[in-house]
Amino acid sequence: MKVTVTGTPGTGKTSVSEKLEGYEKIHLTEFVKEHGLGTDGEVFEVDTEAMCEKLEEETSEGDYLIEGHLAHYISSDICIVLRCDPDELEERLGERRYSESKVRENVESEAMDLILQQAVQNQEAVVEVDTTGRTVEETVKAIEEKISEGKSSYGKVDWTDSL
Ligand SMILES: Nc1ncnc2c1ncn2[C@@H]1O[C@H](COP(=O)(O)OP(=O)(O)O)[C@@H](O)[C@H]1O
Repeated sequence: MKVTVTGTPGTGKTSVSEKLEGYEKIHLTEFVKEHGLGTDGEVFEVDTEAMCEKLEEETSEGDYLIEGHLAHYISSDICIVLRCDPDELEERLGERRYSESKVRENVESEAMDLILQQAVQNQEAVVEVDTTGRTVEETVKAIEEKISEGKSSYGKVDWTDSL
């Protein structure tokens, strides 16, 4: 079983993945750096094709959870897309050492469902989980329920009012 957990930065991928049990975990940024699959410049650029190939190789057997904002490009049995209301996301990202423009870019991308759209194009089963106003534990529980249902569910979240 291969589960991917994706979402805009700050939606909670790392926090919830730490608490999901029963999987070998792969943190994509670490994986990419470890295997030299990215280039450092003004922005860190990932060779997505090479990343997917390497991961297919390394996760062909066993139960894996792959977490990162590019995780939806890796074929999986189920892809979890974490969502967060743009206002709450802005607060979460405000606590990081991000520039104002980086915060704005991520908040807008969340409001436009960008990652959800990419996930739907690349994955068979996509599940959207709203983290807004929930604790990490509540989110983990919601994800576990969705994984056991094993079918796609998305489209309820609508942040277009904040655009
Ligand atoms: N329901 C929730 N699910 C996940 N994270 C949450 C939730 N509510 C608040 N948070 C907080 O939001 C932040 C998300 O950070 P992180 O897990 O690093 O996100 P990402 O890996 O998506 O960039 C953490 O500080 C986490 O405690």
